[in-house]
Amino acid sequence: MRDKVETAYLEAKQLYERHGVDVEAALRKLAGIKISLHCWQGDDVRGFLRRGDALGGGIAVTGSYPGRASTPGELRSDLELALSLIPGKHKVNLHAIYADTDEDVDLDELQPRHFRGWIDWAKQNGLGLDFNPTLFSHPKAEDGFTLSHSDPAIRQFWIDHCKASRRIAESFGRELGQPCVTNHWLPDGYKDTPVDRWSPRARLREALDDIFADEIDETYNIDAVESKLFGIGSESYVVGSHEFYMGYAMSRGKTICLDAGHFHPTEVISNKLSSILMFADRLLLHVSRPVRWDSDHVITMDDELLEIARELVRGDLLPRTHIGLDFFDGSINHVAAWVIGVRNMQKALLRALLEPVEQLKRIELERDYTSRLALVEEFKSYPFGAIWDQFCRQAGVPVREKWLDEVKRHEKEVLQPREAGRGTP
Ligand SMILES: C[C@H](O)[C@H](O)[C@@H](O)C(=O)CO
Ligand SMILES: [Mn+2]
Repeated sequence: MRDKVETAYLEAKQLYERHGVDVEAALRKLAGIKISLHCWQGDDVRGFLRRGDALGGGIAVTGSYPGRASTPGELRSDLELALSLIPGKHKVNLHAIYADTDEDVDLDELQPRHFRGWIDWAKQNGLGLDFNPTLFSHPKAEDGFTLSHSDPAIRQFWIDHCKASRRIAESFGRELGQPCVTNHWLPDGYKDTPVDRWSPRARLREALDDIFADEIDETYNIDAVESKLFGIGSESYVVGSHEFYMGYAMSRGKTICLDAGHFHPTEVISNKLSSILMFADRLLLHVSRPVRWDSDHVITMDDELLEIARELVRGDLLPRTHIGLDFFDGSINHVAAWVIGVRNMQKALLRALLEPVEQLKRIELERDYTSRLALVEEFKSYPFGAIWDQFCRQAGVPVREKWLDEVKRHEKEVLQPREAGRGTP
């Protein structure tokens, strides 16, 4: 007996097939796309090392929703719940401050053994790991500069931290049998207009060259660099701007990371993907949602998310793009934030995979712009939801908003007692 999910799926499938869309192939493709879940959504970017240090680097988390994780075990069990509500096999993206160790170790001394707990857990759960050196929330980053600092000793500390991070990432890649993407983001910049824009950039270029001088096989570790237009306290000048890293990555064979929240308010990254991948081998995305500023809101299925997904599909760019999420909303349930974000990313990709791309491209070449607009608009209301439901069903995860029941149960049984156990701060 067919149930409602399957009946709706078969009806929807027929509609897509009339336009030559291979729905089963689309689902197979979607099942193979890994999304990197950023661990820092789980605890408001606090981490486990040097817990006394406030969040720095010109980024901010607002909200104090109860139950954020405060130990590696809590964070992993929250991630396990999120992953059980999301179809497919994915990756988890760690920052260096999430080391799982009782040792009092500073960032420049970190070693793979400090992440043993994460590696074992990833193996047990069939997950990949990505990594980030943490160049913020530390006394040596307090004046807003790290790798471009004018003091050679401070610069060296951060160079050593990034080198240590790449060795940790390499061990992830070796142990887990899939490459770890290590993203380098640093907050360096000035609040007000600088006199000398050149020297910090020259120092950053030199520091990065030093960090990347140690050859690491890309089978295990892929280095990425992430630009930013401005941060809180670096409104006038950021050393690692988009142009800086475009030049750096292209000239050094490194991967560019585009964060959707790191550009001018009306500037979108979707329009950059085909240009960058025309010349670069691969790309890393930090899919985020800036609201008025780089506010890192949970991604919704808005026009830009759909356009990013369409670009990746229409240009056949998925095999060369690593998709990571980057938002941190402390005002809602931390597990729900992951689930909403990843499921939205996947739904946007599914919608793109269900478009009659070849037909649309042909129409465009024929300059039939009327049909192009008509079909693209009509396809927006095609029943992709029925295909998505079947995808969730096949993957053994809750269909539609049923996942919220699990999150609410967990909140009651785990998060509320966890928060109560912490007592009054
Ligand atoms: C915590 C992350 O490294 C951070 O969000 C970075 O990727 C960024 O986007 C900073 O604005
Ligand atoms: Mn980012």
